Amino acid sequence: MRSCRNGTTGYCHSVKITVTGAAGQIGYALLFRIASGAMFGPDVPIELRLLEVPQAMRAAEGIAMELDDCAFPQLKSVDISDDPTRAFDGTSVALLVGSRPRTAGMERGDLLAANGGIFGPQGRAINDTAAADIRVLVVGNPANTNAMIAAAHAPDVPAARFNAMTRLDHNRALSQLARHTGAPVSSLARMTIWGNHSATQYPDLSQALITGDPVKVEQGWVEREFIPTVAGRGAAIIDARGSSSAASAANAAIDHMRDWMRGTKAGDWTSAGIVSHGSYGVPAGLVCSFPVTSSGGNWQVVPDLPINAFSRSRIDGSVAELLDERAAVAALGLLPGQA
Ligand SMILES: NC(=O)C1=CN([C@@H]2O[C@H](COP(=O)(O)OP(=O)(O)OC[C@H]3O[C@@H](n4cnc5c(N)ncnc54)[C@H](O)[C@@H]3O)[C@@H](O)[C@H]2O)C=CC1
Ligand SMILES: O=C([O-])CC(=O)C(=O)O
Repeated sequence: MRSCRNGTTGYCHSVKITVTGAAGQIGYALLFRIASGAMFGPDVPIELRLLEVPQAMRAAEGIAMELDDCAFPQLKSVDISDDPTRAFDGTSVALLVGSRPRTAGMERGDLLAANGGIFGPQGRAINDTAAADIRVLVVGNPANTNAMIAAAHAPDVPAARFNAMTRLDHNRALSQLARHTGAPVSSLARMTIWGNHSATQYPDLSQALITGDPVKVEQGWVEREFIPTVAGRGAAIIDARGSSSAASAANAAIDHMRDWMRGTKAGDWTSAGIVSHGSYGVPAGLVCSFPVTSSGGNWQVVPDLPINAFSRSRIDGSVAELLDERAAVAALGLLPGQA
């Protein structure tokens, strides 16, 4: 990763960014922020690619009109397509938002199969057409397993380039800690989300700092309030809003991609779903959320953190769910090249 003339790392020239599910709720909250420069800074021209299903193309056209009407100085072009090979052609950043939501009465196997039918072909199209520096963030649920499916269909792309988004959970955890302690979010560091982007995730504040000092909170609050609130926040928002988080999910996608490309702050880390190489006992090949830092456009798992018995059991619980999901998609033939 080069440093640009302005001293930052990241993209020095215009960048092609593909957003799938562009006409959906998250797409609507995300595209305008990308086009305004919130993701990669004010000096990086953006070429947007919007991928949608045929029946949503008209809505995507409307969004493209609105993007035009903002006259964003950085936005060079907007291309709309229902063909993944066109949408990913030459792209450097793919935000895979569009997915098949669970509907009433749908079995988990049906949901995984339906999403395999989306993320397998998209992984293949990324493999065949994207730029050599492609980076992929999977937002669409079940995000970790969808990322694993996409990576499995892209054998020529390093698996480390496929991430699942747990940054929304990370941000939720920071906010809950700030609210409980009265400390501003800006004073907090070293929060971690482990595991799956699901109700089994483990929001871990055992290493968290407030203005550089260890957080001191009651374990009872952690177990009875903090963890359930963070892990159940997506469902709480669906209950309140009647539809799932959109603006906060878009904001988290911006945060994730910015930190991936431009680096995490010194002395702090963030959380991202990345392919495990066995760190902290997480089986290799699973896409699991870890504490990570980024430099030069690459994530590194924060090493050697102490894991107490409580943390171990919470991490293992979420990893067990990831293993179940992997077994289910493998049985459906959605992981080519893997046993
Ligand atoms: N990882 C995370 O933290 C979060 C993930 N999500 C997930 O993000 C996903 C999207 O959420 P919303 O935007 O609210 O959903 P939405 O239903 O409003 O939009 C989804 C869009 O995807 C499109 N789509 C479906 N299949 C597609 C395909 N094969 N190619 C391209 N586009 C396709 C649909 O036409 C629709 O416009 C859902 O799976 C949701 O559960 C939501 C919030 C947080
Ligand atoms: O469950 C959903 O669709 C929404 C979701 O992932 C979240 O808000 O974390």
